[in-house]
Amino acid sequence: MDDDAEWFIGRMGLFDPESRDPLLVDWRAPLSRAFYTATPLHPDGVEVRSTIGTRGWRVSSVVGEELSLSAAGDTGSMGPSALMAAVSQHRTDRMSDIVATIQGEQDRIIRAELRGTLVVQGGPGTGKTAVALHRAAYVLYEHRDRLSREGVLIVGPNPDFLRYISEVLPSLGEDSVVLTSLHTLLPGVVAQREDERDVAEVKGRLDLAKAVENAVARREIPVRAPFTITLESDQTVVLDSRDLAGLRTRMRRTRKPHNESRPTFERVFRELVARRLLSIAGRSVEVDVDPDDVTDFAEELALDDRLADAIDTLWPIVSPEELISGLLGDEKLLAACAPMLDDRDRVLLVRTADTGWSVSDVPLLDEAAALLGEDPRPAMRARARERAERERELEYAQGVLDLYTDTTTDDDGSEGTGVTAEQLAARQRHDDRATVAERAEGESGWTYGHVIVDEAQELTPLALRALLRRCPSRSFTLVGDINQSSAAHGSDWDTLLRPQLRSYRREELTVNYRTPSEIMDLAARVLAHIDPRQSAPTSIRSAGVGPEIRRVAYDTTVHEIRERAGRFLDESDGTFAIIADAELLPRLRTATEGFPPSALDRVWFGSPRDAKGLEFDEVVLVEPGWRSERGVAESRELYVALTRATQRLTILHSTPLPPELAGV
Ligand SMILES: Nc1ncnc2c1ncn2[C@@H]1O[C@H](COP(=O)(O)OP(=O)(O)OP(=O)(O)O)[C@@H](O)[C@H]1O
Repeated sequence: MDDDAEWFIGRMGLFDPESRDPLLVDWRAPLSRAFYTATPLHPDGVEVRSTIGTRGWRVSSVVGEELSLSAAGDTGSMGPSALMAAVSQHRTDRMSDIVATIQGEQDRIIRAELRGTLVVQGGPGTGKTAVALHRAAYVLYEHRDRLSREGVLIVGPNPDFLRYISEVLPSLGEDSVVLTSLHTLLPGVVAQREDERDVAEVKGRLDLAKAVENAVARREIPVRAPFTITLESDQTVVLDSRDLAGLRTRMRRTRKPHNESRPTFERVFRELVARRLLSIAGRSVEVDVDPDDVTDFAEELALDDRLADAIDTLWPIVSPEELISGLLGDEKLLAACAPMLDDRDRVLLVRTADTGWSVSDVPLLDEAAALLGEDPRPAMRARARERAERERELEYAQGVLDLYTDTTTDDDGSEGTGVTAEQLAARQRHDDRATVAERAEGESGWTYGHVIVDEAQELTPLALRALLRRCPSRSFTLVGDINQSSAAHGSDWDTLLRPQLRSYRREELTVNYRTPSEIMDLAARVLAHIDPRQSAPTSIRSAGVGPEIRRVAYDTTVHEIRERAGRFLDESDGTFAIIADAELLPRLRTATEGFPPSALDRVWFGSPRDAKGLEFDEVVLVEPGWRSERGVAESRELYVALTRATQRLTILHSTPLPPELAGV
């Protein structure tokens, strides 16, 4: 620094145990900030900035940069060589951290204020995912007390992507983060498939929340007066419309989710029946009935199976899965619950066979789960189990104390050890406690201190609603690229977010650290098709070779891929991907049959949609014009596919190229 101080910055802070002087400053500490933001024009007190590379315990490189002497223009970014070395490295199947080379525009986002919603728009390869993950680590550092209790949720587009980013936060020493995708957002449900685009669009509409609410309402006292209950004793009670209306009003007042108000319903209903029977049994008017008699009789009625059947009819325990299967499996019910949809949309929603849950079913199930709440009966049983467990722990702790103290007389067992059996038992429980991530994942209705969403352009309104439920404080970081959206229509952040988020801050990332400029030039043509007003991010480097576009016979594609993949895997230790329409993948996968498992670990097959967020050193894109019906969504997916490569891109096609690439 210009005051002669010298600081070492790393992934975590280390102190001299005796003097307490800092040996290594955490990259997130305020002191470290100048390392990332200093430029020759604004050195911020920094005289020399060096990046020290290590391999194991050996220093492998030192790249220095003298800021105060450098007269080069203000690029707003740091030492080009350390950065260039980082971005030119071979990729593995896991993303790594960028602590050594965070750039100025990224640093600003990572350290942005926690409160409110921040939207980060950035083209392919601009570091949105990297920034989102480092932001998670940063907010945990800055707000450790609160966030280590409440947890941070990161939502990615699919399980493959979660695997790809899974090592970044542990490498930064953070484990109070829950990583999930919509597929597994709701405990107990795993979505295994994607719906067609038009189906997903309808399922994602905000209106559907109302349809789910209507479906729940139709399960509550779904009978008409007169409703007759015959008990095991053959006595009958007839409820008229006033009785039913009274029950409905009483239940509305509980303001609890449907399932959670079941015990209240049981009590209120049994009391009503008890009162009625006591009145019939000779007492003239209902109001004269002794309340104690009613309570006692209602308790007896709890043993009556026929009454229990009536309760199941009037207030059934319903699971989210049952509710949504029922709703989507019954055209008539759907028409009654979703009058806001037209016939064409409703037809798209109806499921004729049990095909398993799709990703776009999850927000519907989540909506149902929020309205239904937990089935209280297992919870009641669990509480009873817990009480019994506590008693056992206490007994055990008392036993331990007795052994240690050698005294058996003291009531609280405190003599000799200074601790009571309760304290010892509690301490044991405390040691067994789950991490915040484990607790948050297991507990439905958990709300997080901060939520980060990657590929946020893919959120449907209903999916956004499900996430907002998980963070009522609306402390969100949403990162994404509108131009990579799979939605069928054109979209922008305002259309996507404003209906549910009245205000948000917006930041932009503009430099592409992944894709070489030659490939990006090609991708920019596609972007011009998507939206001529947009400009592609600027690539930070060139590969020296442009993308290769080859027309091949359909029958030879498998052979061609086998050759290229084989050569690449021999010559490089990087990653290789084959991207093609999902329909073509089974045939293409045969290209790597017989490759050794260690090589196969570095090969990936998938559709453009699956490739979202991922990157590979070499990419072969097969038959980009396979689907002749093309809309803006296909163009955006082509844009995604073209921007996955860090080194080389080859396009193989037997069908004509899509119009976006015509003439190249
Ligand atoms: N400051 C940086 N230093 C070194 N590498 C970086 C930096 N920023 C980003 N990268 C690298 O650039 C690549 C692209 O980053 P990332 O995947 O975060 O981009 P993205 O904006 O999420 O892309 P996409 O929209 O295509 O998913 C990654 O390999 C990442 O590690």
